[in-house]
Amino acid sequence: MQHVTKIYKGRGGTVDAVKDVSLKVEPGEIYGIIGHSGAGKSSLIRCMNLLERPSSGKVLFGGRELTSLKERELQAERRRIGMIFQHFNLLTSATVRENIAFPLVLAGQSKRRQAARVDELLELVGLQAHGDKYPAQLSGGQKQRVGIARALAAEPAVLLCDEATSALDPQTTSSILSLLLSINEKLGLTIILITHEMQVIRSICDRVAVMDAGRVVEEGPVLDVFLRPAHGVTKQFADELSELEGGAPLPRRAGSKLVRLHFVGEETYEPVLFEAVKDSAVQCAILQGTVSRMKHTPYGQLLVELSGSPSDIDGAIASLRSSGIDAEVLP
Ligand SMILES: Nc1ncnc2c1ncn2[C@@H]1O[C@H](COP(=O)(O)OP(=O)(O)OP(=O)(O)O)[C@@H](O)[C@H]1O
Repeated sequence: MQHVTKIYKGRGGTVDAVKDVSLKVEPGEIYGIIGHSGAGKSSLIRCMNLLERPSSGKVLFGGRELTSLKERELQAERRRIGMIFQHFNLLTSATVRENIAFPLVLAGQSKRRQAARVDELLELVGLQAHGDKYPAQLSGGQKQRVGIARALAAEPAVLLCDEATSALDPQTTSSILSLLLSINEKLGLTIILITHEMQVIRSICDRVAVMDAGRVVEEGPVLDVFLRPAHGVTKQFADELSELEGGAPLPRRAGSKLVRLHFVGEETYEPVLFEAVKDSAVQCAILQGTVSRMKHTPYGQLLVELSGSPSDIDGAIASLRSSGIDAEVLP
């Protein structure tokens, strides 16, 4: 996307939903866009396949400028961009098989090829036993699996996910995210998703854009963006991960320093804290801590209180930093 804006004009005035957004998604990656309600995420993702026409700016897909194509050419390109939705958008009077076959019917495929492709897709999303059911007979997670199978029927290069797990409970969300990740890894499918949930970004995304009031305020690899957030909104989302903020004030000893440590990758499991203080007179109290994963990378955060002489404390912090640990002294 290059300098995309989306302005809605209505009787009540105009709304600048997307403001000058430029971003590039690489083939094969899972790219997340996170923001609070009203940030402009839906408008942005709908501009990607021109479900909404940008008011200005360009959308390019595999080198072709979608925004300059005629309707017929655009429709052909759109077949290479699948989409799934928060409320699934299934045909309620059609069976699971018929829902999945719908794009193949539109593409004029023979009944035999349709049936073979639907069988493959049912297996891919784990719904072999449910092909003849109607959407009303399925759980939310199963409905989204049908949505995914339908979106993949025409073998798109990109899958757009519009809050695909927001209507699901946490356990079902995890199973749908695992399915998206395995499809990405198995088929090399590029996935672009919008969400307001950090769990979605943390568990499957490679890169992330943070949106606020129509703008992308921060962008980059997920670990970089959330371990060193620069913008206020990014910090709010990062705090959801760390759980180190808020609550009662922490106890402080006179002359001590509060230090927040970030561990990333294999160092998460190394005894670096022990190494940093073992030969000094510094005492170390662990006040809070978490160890988790961002996609496949382990990371940890610890809030520690270091007590001792100022020079010993500084020595311990320098030792931590020389081991590659990100040590942030808190005010
Ligand atoms: N069709 C429309 N007509 C007029 N205004 C709209 C339209 N669609 C969205 N908006 C407005 O554009 C702004 C961005 O909305 P959008 O739905 O893109 O945000 P969002 O981040 O996806 O929020 P949510 O998660 O609540 O859907 C909001 O102020 C919204 O009211």
